[in-house]
Parts: sequence; structure tokens; C-alpha cells
Amino acid sequence: MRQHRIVLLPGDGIGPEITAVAKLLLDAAGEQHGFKLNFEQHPIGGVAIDASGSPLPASTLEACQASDAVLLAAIGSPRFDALPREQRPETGLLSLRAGLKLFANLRPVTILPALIDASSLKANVIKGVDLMVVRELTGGIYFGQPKGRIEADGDERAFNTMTYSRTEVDRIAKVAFDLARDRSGKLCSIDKANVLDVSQLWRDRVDALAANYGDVELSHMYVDNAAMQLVRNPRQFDVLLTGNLFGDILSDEAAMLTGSIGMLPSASLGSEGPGLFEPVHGSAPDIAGQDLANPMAMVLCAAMMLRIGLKENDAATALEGSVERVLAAGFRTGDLMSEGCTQLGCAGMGEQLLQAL
Ligand SMILES: NC(=O)c1ccc[n+]([C@@H]2O[C@H](COP(=O)([O-])OP(=O)(O)OC[C@H]3O[C@@H](n4cnc5c(N)ncnc54)[C@H](O)[C@@H]3O)[C@@H](O)[C@H]2O)c1
Ligand SMILES: CC(C)[C@H](C(=O)O)[C@@H](O)C(=O)O
Ligand SMILES: [Mg+2]
Repeated sequence: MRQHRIVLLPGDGIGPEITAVAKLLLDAAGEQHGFKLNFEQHPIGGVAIDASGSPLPASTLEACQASDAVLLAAIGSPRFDALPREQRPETGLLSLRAGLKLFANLRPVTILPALIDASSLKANVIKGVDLMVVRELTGGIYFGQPKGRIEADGDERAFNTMTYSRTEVDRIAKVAFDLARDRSGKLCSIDKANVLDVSQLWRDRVDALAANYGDVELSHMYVDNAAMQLVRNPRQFDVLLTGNLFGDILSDEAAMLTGSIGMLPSASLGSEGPGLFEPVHGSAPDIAGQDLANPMAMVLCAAMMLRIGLKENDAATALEGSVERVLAAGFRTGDLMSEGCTQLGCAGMGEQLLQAL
């Protein structure tokens, strides 16, 4: 039987609740499709700070490095907001992405027919939307130096640096061009080249690479316009290429096209080694521990892990199918609830997903 080593990182807030659902489905999918997943669970984020003082213990990173794929739920809690930045839960996640060299974050945004009325946008605006945000994940203003907070001239000042090298832009742009080639052949690169030097380099490199992709229709858009176009006419987009910060913001915005941030999965990939599969949403402290979380983004992450990380395509399709069938049958978590549907908690949704597998 095929065997795969999976590191599970439930993390904080709703993380453990949605991880339990994903594990249930992954075990069942393995049984149905002839493979076994060997799970190891490790702490990251707030739970790791509580246990060991570090948001990314060395043992967690080492286990991830030795795995075939990593499935992370979410990290973060207001309890840690006053800690120095290097000790905060978010730093654990950033260090994991950097430690595994996961420079490419793929965030697919698809509208499931059953959820056409769940979005805050009109059905005729979102119908048929199928786009992919390709977000650079280990550079830009998240990691740029210098950064810090200083006292100067009787005032306090804080600063971060938005920086990209040619090499960093080229490798993420190549991922986006290749994806566009496999999809509809359309790529829109997002920047702020009218103001920022770092964006002008970004645009110059994307233009230079376009010479190798004569079959891809490339356009550029300023990020402020992109934020507007995403809600005005999202169907104009196929692959969106963004830097780290712009992609973070635009993907949360794009999540609302699907009806809820609780529906959006992502895959964080490097050029080799295990991928990290992580929902776009956070630890949702406002609903944590109340059996209210939508586990479907996490289940769709598990599907991405099966397809991209483990090449278990049939099982991936089965998981996605189960999400579609449960929604078509009218089951909803609170974030997606609309008239005439049946509301379920996180665990109840897990049971329905399992039955529909
Ligand atoms: N990848 C990650 O682990 C990740 C991502 C984003 C934010 N965070 C962290 O999470 C914490 C909370 O951040 P936030 O409130 O800005 O963002 P969030 O995504 O956690 O929550 C935003 C809103 O969406 C809702 N929501 C999110 N996921 C949901 C789900 N699966 N089902 C139902 N509702 C859901 C929440 O209840 C909340 O109202 C912070 O500490 C932040 O740093 C972590
Ligand atoms: C929690 C935070 C570090 C993270 C990010 O900004 O990348 C999150 O918002 C995300 O979108 O994955
Ligand atoms: Mg985010």
C-alpha cells in the first residue's frame, strides 16, 4: 500500500476543530483509494509558545522538513499581541514558510454553484468566477531589511522595507506564467509601479519573462485598481500574480466572492521538498471552541495536498466532490447560512462531508 508521511499543525483558535474534520476525511479517502497517511502532530503558533516559549520549535520545523507534506490549520491569538514580534505566533508561520523555502503561494478562488447566493456580491457578478492568486511568499515587505522601531529626534519611528530581487521576481513570475499557460492563457500582474521602485523592477522582470511565453496574454494592473476590479468584474481575471503583501490583502477580498473566507484553501510551494497546505483564513478567535467554524477551506487544503503534494488525484477529487455534494444538499455552517438551508456546526459538517465522500 502507498504510504505518505504527513505533519499536522492544528495551531490555535479554530485550528484543532477544523483539523479533526480534515483528518477524518483524509483517513477515509486513504482507505477508499488504497493509501495510508501516517500522521504526526506538532505545535506551532500560540500553543507552541505556551508549551516551549517558541512559536516554531526546532522539532516542528525538522518534522516538517522530513515529511511528504504539511497540513496547517491556523495560528494566532490576541493573547500574544503584546509579545515582541519574534515571539509572536505569526512569526512562527513566517519562519516555517521561510524554513521550507515556500516562495509560491497558490490561492484558487472558485465559485461553487450551490454558493452563488452566499456572496455579498450579486450572483450575476460572481457567476463563473475561477481565478488563481499566485502570491510571492518569502520576500517583499514581510521579510525586507532594515526594519524596526526607533526613538529619533524626540519622536518614535517604525519602518519596514519592501524589497525584491530580480531572482525573486523571476521565480514567482515563472510559476504564474506556467499556471496561466495551463489554464486560460491570461495573466495579470499586480503592482504599484506608478509609485514604488520595487514595483517597477517587478513589472520590468515580468515583461522580460513574457518573451518566453508568447502564448500567454499578459497585462499589468495597479493594486488599488485591482482591488476595485475584483468586486466590479472578477470574471476578467484568470491568474493574478502578486507580491507578498498585495496578495495577502487581495486574497481575503477575493474570498468574499466565494461566500466566505471559510471556503478558501491555499498551497505554499518551493522548488523542492514538502509543500505546506494552509487555509487563507486565520484562527478566528471570535468563534473558536464553539463548534461554529467552517471546516471546508481546511478540507479543500487537504484536497490540494493530496493532488499537488502526494499525487493522489482520485482522492483529491473525492474530497472536493464531497464538499460540493454537501453544499448542494443544503447544509451550511453559520458563515454561509441562507434561508432554506440547514445549519450545522463544525463537527456536524464533518460528519456530512464523511457521509458524502
Ligand atoms: N494562516 C494563518 O494561520 C492566519 C491567517 C490569517 C490570520 N491569522 C491570525 O488569526 C488571528 C485572527 O485574525 P483575523 O480575525 O484578522 O482573521 P480570521 O481569518 O481569523 O477571521 C476573520 C473573520 O472571519 C471569520 N472566519 C475565519 N475563518 C473562518 C471559518 N473557517 N469559518 C467561519 N468563519 C471564519 C472569523 O470568525 C472572523 O470573523 C490573528 O492572530 C491573525 O494573525 C492567521
Ligand atoms: C498570519 C499572517 C502571517 C498570514 C500572512 O500575512 O501571510 C495570513 O494573513 C495569511 O494570509 O496567510
Ligand atoms: Mg492573510
